[in-house]
Amino acid sequence: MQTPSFNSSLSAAWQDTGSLLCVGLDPEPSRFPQGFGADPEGIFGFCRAIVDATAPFASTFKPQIAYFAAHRAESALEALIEHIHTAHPGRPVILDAKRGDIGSTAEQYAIEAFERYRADAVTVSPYLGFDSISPYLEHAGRGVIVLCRTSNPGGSDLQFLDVGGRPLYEIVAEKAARDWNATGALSLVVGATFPREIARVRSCVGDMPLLIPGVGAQGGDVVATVRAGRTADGTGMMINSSRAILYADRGEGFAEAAATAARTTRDAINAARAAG
Ligand SMILES: O=c1ccn([C@@H]2O[C@H](COP(=O)(O)O)[C@@H](O)[C@H]2O)c(=O)[nH]1
Repeated sequence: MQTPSFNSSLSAAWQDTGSLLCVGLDPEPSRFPQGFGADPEGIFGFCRAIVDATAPFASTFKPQIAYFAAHRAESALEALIEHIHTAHPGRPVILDAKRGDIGSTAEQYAIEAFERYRADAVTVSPYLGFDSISPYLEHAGRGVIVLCRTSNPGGSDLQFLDVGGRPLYEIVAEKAARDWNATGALSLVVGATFPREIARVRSCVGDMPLLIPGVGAQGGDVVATVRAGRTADGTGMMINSSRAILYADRGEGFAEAAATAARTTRDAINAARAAG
């Protein structure tokens, strides 16, 4: 049997959950409620509680590897992704690792993301060009999400550089869509903090999925994001929120508060989709 593509798993998740929300998993032990330590068990326990509480409202999950590695908690990341696959099948997991290196090293990063962690997709930098991305594409059924127009203000330092009259991020979008995407496994990262750029990227790349971080803690506008990034069928976006959901409350009711924040975000996204 043929392995389903990342895009088809993602479309199925959008349909089955009725949600474009991606819940970001950025565990910071100093912000945990009482009872969860900074060790791998505490980090896993906190993230599992968040995943189980928010799963009814999310189509995807995005753990950020730095928050696990910083605390020597890679084992918690492995266990968490395993838990998502087992307890919430059909919810693709995006490993946010923003890798970028020469081909031989990229091969190892791809094994790390897809075989060690069993992620469905991984984020990568375009800076080293296509031979730094192609090793990930050897892994059938997995997605590769290329940084294009990031959500942080400093992203403009390079991404807005003029290349023959066009900003560099648009060249990245065009290369990803036209030259690098023979396998159909690529998506792009575009920040919710820059809706005008989301619209420009969408017009370059057709229906390619966009990972859109920046709503919630970074203040991105949900309505402007959806208007700029939706495809004709009202999907096409993995809209990520991490801290605003994870740390909605520090008390005993943290998981219920996270669920409420996830539901509210999903509903705001869906209201914007319905408004057209
Ligand atoms: O352009 C980018 C690319 C990745 N991120 C990541 O997304 C989350 C955002 O967290 P919030 O708490 O919702 O702000 C985080 O893991 C970033 O590393 C991004 O913000 N912008």
